[in-house]
Amino acid sequence: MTPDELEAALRAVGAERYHNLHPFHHRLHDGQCSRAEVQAWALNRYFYQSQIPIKDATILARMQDSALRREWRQRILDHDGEREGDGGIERWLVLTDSLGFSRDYVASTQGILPATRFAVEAYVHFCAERSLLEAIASSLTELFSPQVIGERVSGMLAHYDFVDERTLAYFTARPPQAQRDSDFALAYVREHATTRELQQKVLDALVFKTDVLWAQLDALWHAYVEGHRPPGAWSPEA
Ligand SMILES: O=C(O)c1cc(C(=O)O)c2c(n1)C(=O)C(=O)c1cc(C(=O)O)[nH]c1-2
Repeated sequence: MTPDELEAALRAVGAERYHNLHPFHHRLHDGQCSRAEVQAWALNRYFYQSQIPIKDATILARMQDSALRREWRQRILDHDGEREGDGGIERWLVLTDSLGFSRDYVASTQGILPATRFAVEAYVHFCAERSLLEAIASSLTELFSPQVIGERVSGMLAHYDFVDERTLAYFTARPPQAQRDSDFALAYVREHATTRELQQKVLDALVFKTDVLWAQLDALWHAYVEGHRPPGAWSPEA
């Protein structure tokens, strides 16, 4: 494949498998979620947010080139901020605060679903164990996130009176960061996936990552829409 053909194949993976296609996302954006379902989504997704800088630090530690590290370290700063009270994780906690969770409870991750934990940990392990090229390729779901974030924010603001622009500020900050990160990762992959075998690994890494995202929404649906809540998971009645 030429780099353009590889990029088209990667975009086709997104068009077929990205989590904007999941029924939970439609339900969230269309205003059909109960407050408890939105609470469960925010609580579980905190774990994803919290592990992103850890997986990025793992990737950073494997980069031999300082120019690459300079580029990648920005991702960690985006999530952790430069100081207390700053950064994406803090902005996510503003959302969970507004939904009535204590920060200690959220940070303890005690109430998250087992499948959330397993999916997110699988992502961190993948980035630690596979080649640098595969680890970078697995972040390419971000090619598709600005659009889903736009739909999500406008849908949630229109339908739920328990969120507002302040509590959804995480998503205002995110699309330009995702654009910058995915531009870089895409250019890297286009340049370094030089054989059919490497190109297949890159495509498989993106498929894996779409599964990580999809599995988290499946778990939310099963537990909170269908009501098959696993033992120990957060309960709206508690
Ligand atoms: O809201 C979303 O739908 C969404 C999706 C993704 C993604 O596609 O992985 C990320 C994010 N948000 C996000 O906020 C984020 O920080 C992020 C980091 C990464 C990554 O793989 O490094 N993906 C995503």
